[in-house]
Amino acid sequence: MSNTDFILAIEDLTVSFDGFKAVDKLNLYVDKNELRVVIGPNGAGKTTVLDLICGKTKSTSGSIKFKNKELTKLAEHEIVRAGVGRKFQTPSIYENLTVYQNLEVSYPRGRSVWGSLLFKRSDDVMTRVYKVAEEILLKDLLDMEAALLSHGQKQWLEIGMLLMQEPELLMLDEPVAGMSAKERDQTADLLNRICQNRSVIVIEHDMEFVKKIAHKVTVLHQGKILAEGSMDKVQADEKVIEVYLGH
Ligand SMILES: Nc1ncnc2c1ncn2[C@@H]1O[C@H](COP(=O)(O)OP(=O)(O)OP(=O)(O)O)[C@@H](O)[C@H]1O
Repeated sequence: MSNTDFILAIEDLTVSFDGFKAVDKLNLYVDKNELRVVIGPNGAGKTTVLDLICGKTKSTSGSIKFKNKELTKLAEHEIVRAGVGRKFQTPSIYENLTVYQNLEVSYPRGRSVWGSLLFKRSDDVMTRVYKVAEEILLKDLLDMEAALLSHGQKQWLEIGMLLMQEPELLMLDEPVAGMSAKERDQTADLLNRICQNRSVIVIEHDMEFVKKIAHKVTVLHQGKILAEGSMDKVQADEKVIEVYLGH
């Protein structure tokens, strides 16, 4: 397989903060429709990798190609427009708007030509809102104020707000932190569904959850890849047990 077949191809990526290499010559390849989980000890560089992909942090050297387009020189909004969505750990929903309104405001503007009939635009938006609400298990709560949702439902709503933009790559940082066991299972089902037509990268510490979702696991340590492969392979890797799983 050539590197151009991957949806995301990261090569020799390095970022140095005052001489400290948080990410060090990283190579990472993600397939279309793959759900990749990145694990590793605190400070391994996991969040920094997502920050680099979405343009929040600029690399010192190396390349990030998304559908063959170089991202390292693009601004954050251009990366979003290219089809990359990123969810941070703390939800950034509009608490005083309803679920419906939160999804509605996330519909990308400016895609259809100005002057297209208004009712058609709102029809498209409505159709998408219902579709996304169903995917994120909130279709019966569309009129509820977001502030009244449970912690887990707020996380799903934020995923939904990203799905409104139909990203081809979605990145989630610890999506099940603080969720109940039931919500974790529902989130696993939700992610298994949404990766059917997009690629997803998840950072996670909860290994039970990782087992339910990962197609492949990448273990980061000191800004480099320590191991990569199936969950079984990674869990049996002695280096991984020593620096991470054994603790
Ligand atoms: N903007 C920054 N300036 C200086 N150092 C930074 C910056 N961002 C991250 N670092 C450092 O880079 C290293 C990697 O941090 P990062 O947050 O990516 O780790 P992580 O694997 O996500 O850890 P955790 O599991 O704790 O979230 C840490 O030592 C962190 O202090």
